[in-house]
Amino acid sequence: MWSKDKIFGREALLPTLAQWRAQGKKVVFTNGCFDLLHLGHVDYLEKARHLGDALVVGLNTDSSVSRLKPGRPLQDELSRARILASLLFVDAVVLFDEPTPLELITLIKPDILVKGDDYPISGIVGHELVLANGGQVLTVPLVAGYSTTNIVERVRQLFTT
Ligand SMILES: Nc1ncnc2c1ncn2[C@@H]1O[C@H](COP(=O)(O)OP(=O)(O)OP(=O)(O)O)[C@@H](O)[C@H]1O
Ligand SMILES: O=P(O)(O)O[C@@H]1O[C@H]([C@H](O)CO)[C@@H](O)[C@H](O)[C@@H]1O
Repeated sequence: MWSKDKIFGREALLPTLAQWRAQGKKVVFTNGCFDLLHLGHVDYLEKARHLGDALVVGLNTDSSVSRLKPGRPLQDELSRARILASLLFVDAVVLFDEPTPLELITLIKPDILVKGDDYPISGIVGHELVLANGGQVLTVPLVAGYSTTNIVERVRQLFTT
């Protein structure tokens, strides 16, 4: 499968979701900005995928990111989507333009909702809905020292010394 074929509009994902469910697959969902992909992202996404049978990643659009993190993203949404979709353990990428993925999570109704443990369960958008549907909400431990912000800061220092 080509990476671009893993990037779905939210309605276009529904038949694939139905097929996975008909095959008895547990659908894992996570979301994020994923501006500069780093080891922490890779580690947590791979672990998230192995909590179930298919991993759907909700990706904030450029507009959504810029409202959450002024001055960002550094990489546009199509670049970020293709990079995520190129990962073996990512089965689908869906962009969302809202401030939070709640509408997307409501549509997808994942069996398992995951974030890194920089978020408490109670701070994970959609946790009430997934739990109410009998699903699980889980966190994956952070890989210490890795963040997009750290990378940006290290690059900035290269040009200020
Ligand atoms: N070091 C890390 N180890 C594991 N998971 C991480 C790590 N950093 C971020 N994540 C997870 O990746 C997802 C996307 O987070 P995000 O795109 O904000 O990454 P980030 O590197 O923290 O970015 P920023 O520095 O801009 O906040 C979130 O679910 C977050 O929990
Ligand atoms: O990359 P981030 O900043 O970890 O992703 C954000 O996650 C928020 C999270 O789901 C809150 O529980 C979400 O609301 C926001 O839209 C970003 O995806």
